[in-house]
Amino acid sequence: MDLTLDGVGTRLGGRWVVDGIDATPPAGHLTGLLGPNGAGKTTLLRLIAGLLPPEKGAVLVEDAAVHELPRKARARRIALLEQESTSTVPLTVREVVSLGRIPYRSLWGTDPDDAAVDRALVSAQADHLAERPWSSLSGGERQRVQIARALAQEPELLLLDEPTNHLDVSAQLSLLAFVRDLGTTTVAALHDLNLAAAFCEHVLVLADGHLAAAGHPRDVLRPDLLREVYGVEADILEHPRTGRPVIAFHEPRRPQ
Ligand SMILES: Nc1ncnc2c1ncn2[C@@H]1O[C@H](COP(=O)(O)OP(=O)(O)OP(=O)(O)O)[C@@H](O)[C@H]1O
Repeated sequence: MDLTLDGVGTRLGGRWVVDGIDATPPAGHLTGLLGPNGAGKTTLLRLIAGLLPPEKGAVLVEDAAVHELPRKARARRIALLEQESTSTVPLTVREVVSLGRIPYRSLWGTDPDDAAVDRALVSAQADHLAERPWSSLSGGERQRVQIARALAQEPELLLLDEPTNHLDVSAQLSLLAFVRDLGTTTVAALHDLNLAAAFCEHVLVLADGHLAAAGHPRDVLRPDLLREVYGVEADILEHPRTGRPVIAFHEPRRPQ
């Protein structure tokens, strides 16, 4: 799905926390949304999902403004996996994943594709958890189930807010490889710059609500950008197998 951010911005608490972002994440690929804490990543994902109306500019999907799409149409096309999930809902994992099918249900509550939930559970490697109570899962297991719920929605645009949170290293690598290979336009907020460098086709770097840089990780994740945006020193190496950038951070200098 073609996605265009056209000067999009909004204020929260009277301050422009996303301020005039122009960007075109490549269709069918994984784009990393990077930037320090508070840079505006979650707010931008909510704007892209149509959950927050922009105060200026627009988010366009296939040339239609997202916040003007009818709710059901938006829910079929766009899935957002948010950062926090409540732990107390009295549902099984299968029931949580079935929530992703709500936009497809008929008036009588029947799903035209009753295998979609099972497919999503298998894709997210969560099928072994299907009958467990949601409230009994670990943080990493919950993250997989949330991914399954988003996949069950069969979105054309997948938005993930720190999807590797709580996941062990093997699960982080397999999740990002899986998402990269889906062929779905995906924007994922990521804190781990080495994961972004390894898996993303494109990165957007936010700083204080503005777009500081955009492009292929090789062109964007440079020492001067990391210094300017994150205030860190680093050398950029080349991955011996993939040729992708590997960021070797320096220890921070101690205050004198
Ligand atoms: N409801 C709100 N009211 C006022 N300010 C808000 C609100 N929500 C977020 N903010 C502020 O907006 C800015 C951007 O927040 P946002 O959560 O989008 O950043 P982020 O890049 O996702 O941060 P993190 O990496 O810490 O998750 C922050 O300064 C935050 O304090």
